Amino acid sequence: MLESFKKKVIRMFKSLTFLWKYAWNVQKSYLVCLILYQITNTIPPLLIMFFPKVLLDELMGQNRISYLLTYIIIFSIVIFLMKFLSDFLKNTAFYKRCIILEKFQVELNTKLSKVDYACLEDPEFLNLKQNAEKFLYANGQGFSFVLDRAMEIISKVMIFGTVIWIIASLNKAVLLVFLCLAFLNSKAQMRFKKAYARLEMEKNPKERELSYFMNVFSDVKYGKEIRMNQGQYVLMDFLKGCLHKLWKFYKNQMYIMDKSDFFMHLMDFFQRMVSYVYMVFMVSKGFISIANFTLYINAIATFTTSMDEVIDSVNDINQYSYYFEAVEKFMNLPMDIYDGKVNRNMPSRFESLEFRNVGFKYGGSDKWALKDINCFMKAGDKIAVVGENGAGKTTFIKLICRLYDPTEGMILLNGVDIKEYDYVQYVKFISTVFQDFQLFSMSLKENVSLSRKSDENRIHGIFDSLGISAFVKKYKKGLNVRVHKDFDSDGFEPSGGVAQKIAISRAIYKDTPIIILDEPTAALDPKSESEIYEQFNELSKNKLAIFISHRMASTRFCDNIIVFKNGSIEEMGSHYELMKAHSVYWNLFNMQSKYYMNAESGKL
Ligand SMILES: Nc1ncnc2c1ncn2[C@@H]1O[C@H](COP(=O)(O)OP(=O)(O)OP(=O)(O)O)[C@@H](O)[C@H]1O
Repeated sequence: MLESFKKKVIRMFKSLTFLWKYAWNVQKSYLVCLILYQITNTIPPLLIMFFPKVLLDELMGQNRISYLLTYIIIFSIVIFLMKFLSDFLKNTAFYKRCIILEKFQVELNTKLSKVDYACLEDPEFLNLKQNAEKFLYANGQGFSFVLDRAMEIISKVMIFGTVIWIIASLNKAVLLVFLCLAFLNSKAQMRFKKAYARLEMEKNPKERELSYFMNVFSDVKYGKEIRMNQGQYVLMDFLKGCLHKLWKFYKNQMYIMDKSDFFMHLMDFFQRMVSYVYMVFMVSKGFISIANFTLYINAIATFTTSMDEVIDSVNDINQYSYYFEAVEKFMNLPMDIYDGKVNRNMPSRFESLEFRNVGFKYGGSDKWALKDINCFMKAGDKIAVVGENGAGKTTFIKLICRLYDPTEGMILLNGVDIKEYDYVQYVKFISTVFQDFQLFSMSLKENVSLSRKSDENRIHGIFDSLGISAFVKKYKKGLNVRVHKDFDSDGFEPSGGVAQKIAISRAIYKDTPIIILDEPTAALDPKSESEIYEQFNELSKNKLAIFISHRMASTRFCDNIIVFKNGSIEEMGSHYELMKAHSVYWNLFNMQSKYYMNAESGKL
């Protein structure tokens, strides 16, 4: 038990020191405001506690009107100033803490953008992220709430100390009873808070699921499917299921709160009974004056509230230290790929890319998505990657892009394992158009350059060559028009084909020695498709260009074709060689051309 208490204290201490240091580094004035706020907040309750005794002493003693008036004026002015100042400081601290929050948000998201891509597919990671975010947002204030609470403890302890001193001067036995009750209460409250926090953690996966199903109905991406297939019913069932499960969590949390409140009020009840019976006895026997009676009664009332507040603050800090653990774990997650050990500088010129005995399994899967992959590609090569669905083509590309590292074997660039290069420098060598490419709700030029600074002339040139300049000219803002309508009702909503050409422009703009196109022409009409391949042939001179395509005709632009089957390379060679081999490629090619020929001869 002592061990777990020690652990708890260490965790709380670690979480607090982290926050203090963080806040101090980002916004010192926030902490100054917080300290001054607590001072101005501590003085009024102490004055209010003592003031009736001062007045009663004067009234029952010398009863000097001028003294009484002076006391009242000074008391009122001090209370007014303290309260105003404390509110002012509280508001100032609020906007100053937003700056700390912003910095923290940026850091969390930066981490998210750099963790291994595989993490984004791992539910455990996503739950951890959700817990870490609780540190930011829970209670509407997030971690700054803990700082406030920590400061509050100082103020409450000052008030509490004064109250203990007053009660001790009345009767030490009464104080002892009070302290025992308070101890019992604090132990119970700690248990309740722990149970509450555990439920909070457990409900995270359901909250994540709920936010997914809530989003499905408003996301235009799903709108068509839902409407055409009347998918709202099944989705609504999921939504209701999540809501119901969460409702159960909330109910259980409130049940814990009820128990906690009951216990707290019960302790309060005993304390009140003891104090009133004792005080009435003391006054009726003439052992204490009326003035001291008011002081003691005020002190006893303050004892309960300040004790409760101290317990509350300690428990809140304790609860947040669990979230802090999630933040710490999240922030310290290794970024294996991003931060990998760099042993080599990137070469100034790209020469070759080689797969040597490469095998790959996705996280959580026993199945080899790729196995025994061996191939050599050099600058200037045009490679087509073909194969049936699920054969491993996209996985092959993802490994080149280092979205994942091979499970076995290695990939070499200019003869050096790509893991030895700095990841950021390495990806500067590659431009890609993925099957599921994405355009962002930013301006058109930012979508192409993916940077705040764009070379507009180059973008215009690329758009001209891809034949999409006319679409841009329709907009007054030109390249500054915002893509999609999420934030601008005049935004540019490109058709599938134009969107694909914008994604291709992004790859051309990046101008790298390796270009990878995964189903780049799926949304293009036959004329555009043919034009794109011809232009690419021109644009990718001296570069390594890798195309994945299900349209076998596109392979005619390539000098080498890699045929995948069940995660392995089944065949490799030129179109002529593979057709001569009469195997997988020949089969795929013939199957497709048969449809065209039959259609032409009217037999389809
Ligand atoms: N993120 C993932 N997690 C687990 N398994 C995956 C993942 N992505 C793909 N796979 C599996 O890996 C295998 C190869 O998939 P891949 O997407 O590389 O095939 P493909 O040849 O590109 O298919 P398609 O032509 O349909 O795009 C498949 O069995 C697929 O189910």
